[in-house]
Parts: sequence; structure tokens; C-alpha cells
Amino acid sequence: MISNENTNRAPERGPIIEAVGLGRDYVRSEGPFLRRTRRRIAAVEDVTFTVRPGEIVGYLGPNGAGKSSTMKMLTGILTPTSGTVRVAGMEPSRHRTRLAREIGVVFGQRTTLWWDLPLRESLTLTRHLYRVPADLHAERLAELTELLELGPFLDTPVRQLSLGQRMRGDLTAALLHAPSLLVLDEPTIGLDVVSKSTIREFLLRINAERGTTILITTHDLGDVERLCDRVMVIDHGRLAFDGGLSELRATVPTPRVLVVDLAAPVPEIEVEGARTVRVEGPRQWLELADNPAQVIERVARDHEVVDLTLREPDIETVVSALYRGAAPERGALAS
Ligand SMILES: Nc1ncnc2c1ncn2[C@@H]1O[C@H](COP(=O)(O)OP(=O)(O)OP(=O)(O)O)[C@@H](O)[C@H]1O
Repeated sequence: MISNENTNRAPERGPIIEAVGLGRDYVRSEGPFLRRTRRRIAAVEDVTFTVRPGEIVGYLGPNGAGKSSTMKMLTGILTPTSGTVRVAGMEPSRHRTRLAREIGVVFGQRTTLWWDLPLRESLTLTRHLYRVPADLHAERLAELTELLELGPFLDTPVRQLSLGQRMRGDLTAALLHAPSLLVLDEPTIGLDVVSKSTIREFLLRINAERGTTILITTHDLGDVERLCDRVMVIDHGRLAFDGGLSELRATVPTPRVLVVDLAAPVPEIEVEGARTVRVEGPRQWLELADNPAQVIERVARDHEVVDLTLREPDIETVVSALYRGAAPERGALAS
């Protein structure tokens, strides 16, 4: 069981993140020298959402959609140009230091660890930064060492760690002060299947046992399927979807597939309301355009069916359909 003491824990009631009409513009210089014009780009535009304590929320979007800009506003690195955001009851850009005690942040592409120090010493420095009492630090480090299997490389300099080991070290550094919110930007990027799985299972565990809220951006939809109760999709700076995974599947018109196992191989099934897309011996795959019950009835009328499975479209198919469909032009606000 992971210890749950956190003297700075956010109030249990009310959202842990609340963004209202959140926006961030950047000014870009464009064109040839001497004829440069300044253009304002809306990286994030009118984004409103709340995250409740204990949720695991995926924040998805294609490259350049505005995910990092949003994350930077939530962690206080960037100030919004419009709207408001509150995290653990604080305005991030005004209370960055105080907020740091409530949140843990991991950017998959960067490390917060000291490159030349052994991991253990790097984590001790983190303890001083967050002013965690020595006994509490020792207790939490022991728990995290066990869960993330840090033992074999705790005394190895960070620069010699593999990407997966370093990521486990970064997660530990982000969690030693027992934050109530963990913000993760691409935490599994570049990792092999086993390391990804270790990290996903660990995140599920700290969410279940500590109640840690997790907001995660990722291009790896395996992370989303394994971890997220809810996803928000941002595209061209605007929130294009906010809801559960099954709702996402229902929103985007991607056909479900009926897998039919027949008593014996037959030519491609032709049936109203479906299209056969694959045949392998006695098994056929039918893309559904109609109510599955009706299609099943029609198939069973003409064929000897041994087994049937209805497959939801995989999340990869759904999300790419959503990226293609919800793409209003990013507004150039001024020139
Ligand atoms: N400092 C900056 N100055 C000017 N434009 C910027 C700046 N940072 C980001 N942008 C622009 O804002 C938009 C959103 O960028 P952002 O990095 O937030 O997207 P992202 O969803 O995190 O993308 P990725 O998945 O590629 O990391 C992009 O058009 C990007 O070029």
C-alpha cells in the first residue's frame, strides 16, 4: 500500500483543474527581412474543462494542436492570454512555487534529474527542493523503489541509465512529495513494450491507492486504452471532444466489425447492411453499416454460424478519424 500522507493535499471536493475559456496566443514574425510582418497565432483557443480529483484524463491531439501550451499554462510556465485556469485552487502562473508542492510533472523528452549524479543522490536533492522530511522521504523512496524496481540502478549516474530506467527515476522524483496531481507529457515515448507496461501499471496503482489525479498527453493510444477513464481531444487549439472512450467511439463514425466463424469455408458473404472486408478459411470479417442484430439474423438465415464476435473499432482508428474530421482553420488573429 502506498503511503498517503500529504500535508498539502488539495480539498477533496471541487475540481482539481478548472479551465474556463483558456487561450494562449503567440506572436510570430513572418516574411522576408525588412518586410517582416507580425502574426498572432492562437495556439490554444477558448478551452473549457474541469478535472475532478482521482480522474485519469488523456489530453490528445495531433502535432501542433496546443497540448504542450495547455500543459505549460496548467503548470505555471506560461501565462494565459485569455480565460482563466485554476489548479488545486491556485492560479498557476501566480503561485508557481506553492503549486509545485501539489503537482508532479514529468516531460518524457526531458529529465529533471541531475545528469552527473547517481539516481539516489539526485532524488535526495529533490527531497530538499520540496522540503520533504527525511523519514517520510526514506519511506516513500522505499515504496517507489519496490514498485518501480529501481534497486539495481539507484547508485548509477543518471547519464548511464537507459531511457526506461531514467523515466522510472523521473516518475519517482515527481512523486516523492506525494502530489495530488501528476501531469505527464509523453511518459512512454521511446520505451519498449515491457517498460511501457511497467509504467502504465504503476500509474494505475498510484491512482487507485493514493487517489492521485493524472493528466497525460500521449501519442501512444495504448496508454489511453490502458489508463484513461476520459479523453479530451484538442485540435487546432480548440477542444474537439471531451468524454469517455466509448462515447468517443460513438461520436466518430467508424464502423464496427462482426467476426463470423462458419461451420465450413464459403465464398464471401453478401448481406444487406454489411460489407465483407476479409475472409480467412471459415472466418469472415463484416464491416457493419446496419444494426448488428439485424445483420446477424440475416447471416444466420443463410449460413451455419458457429461463433460470432462484435469488435469495436480500435481507438487508433477512431482518433485518426476524429483528427481528420475536426479540423477548423487555426485563426490568424491579427497581422
Ligand atoms: N514559443 C512559441 N512561439 C510561437 N509559436 C509557438 C510557440 N510554441 C508553440 N507555438 C505554436 O503553437 C501551436 C501549438 O503548439 P504546441 O506545442 O502547444 O502543440 P502540441 O499539441 O504540444 O504539439 P506536439 O504534439 O507536436 O508537441 C503550434 O502551431 C506551434 O507552432
